[in-house]
Amino acid sequence: MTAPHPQPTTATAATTVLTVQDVHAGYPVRGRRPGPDVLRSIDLTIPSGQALALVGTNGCGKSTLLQVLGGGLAPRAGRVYLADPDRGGELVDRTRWSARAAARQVALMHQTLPPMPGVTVRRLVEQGRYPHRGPLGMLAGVTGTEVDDALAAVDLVAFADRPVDRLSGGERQRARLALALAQQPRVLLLDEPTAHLDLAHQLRMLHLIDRVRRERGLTAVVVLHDLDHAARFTDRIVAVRDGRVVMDGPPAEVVTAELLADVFGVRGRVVRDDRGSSASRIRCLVDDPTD
Ligand SMILES: Nc1ncnc2c1ncn2[C@@H]1O[C@H](COP(=O)(O)OP(=O)(O)OP(=O)(O)O)[C@@H](O)[C@H]1O
Repeated sequence: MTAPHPQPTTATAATTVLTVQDVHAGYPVRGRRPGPDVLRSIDLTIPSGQALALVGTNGCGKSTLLQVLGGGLAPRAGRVYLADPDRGGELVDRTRWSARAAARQVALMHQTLPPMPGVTVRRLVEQGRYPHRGPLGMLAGVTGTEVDDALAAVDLVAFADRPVDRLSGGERQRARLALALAQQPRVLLLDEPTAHLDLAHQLRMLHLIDRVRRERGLTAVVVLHDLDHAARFTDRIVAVRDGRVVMDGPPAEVVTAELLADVFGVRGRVVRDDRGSSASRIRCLVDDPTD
């Protein structure tokens, strides 16, 4: 973080928290050989405080884009810049960030947790504190109130001593969110936070994310499959098809019959209630593709 760094040519440092420019990314096949590009020439600039939904069909590259935004996958080409609050919000090339410094800015809530027999909710959430602990701090216990605050934010205080593998699916999602919150990031990356939840729990989870995001002044990028939810809970929808951004804008402009046809390959109608363009009232009525 002390080395000189180039300034990006397009992003505005004052408001942008994260930006990717002409990013190509993919995975190796059989160990070493690079496989095909999964992301192809992605440009995305994310302003501070925005709630952004990534939508698209299975396998189009949404999780891969989250990995790139979170620094878990380095792009093959293009640049990722992250705003540094210690430099007045200056955009600093992601390659110049240490893993711990970047983790104080960006937290990724993965789709699933690896099996962790016997690990309690509190121990799990304490792992979120690692970017804030010095090398010696790794040997010491976790201090401060951030773990308790994160548990309280997701209403899991009463479950703190329960093993994670004895939680319900909804409680486990909240534990994963608490883990990300304990990191005290400025940007939350959420990969399908409503996966495996019933309808009521999906809505509870999205309201919870919305509340903590607003209370903590966070920016959020969230992968969602439900377009009604994306329209209701986010400010901006970015649609990805075959590794490219094909639509990007406010929900009322993006969630259209064209989105259903061009991105999801289904016919359908988008209904808005009589409150006009209110994004919270968008509903997609999709025809059964097998009819
Ligand atoms: N670790 C990996 N190694 C190799 N290929 C991968 C890896 N992860 C994902 N892929 C491939 O990259 C492509 C995009 O996957 P990705 O998980 O980003 O899609 P997605 O849009 O998040 O899909 P879904 O909605 O099903 O979660 C897919 O073809 C997938 O098989």
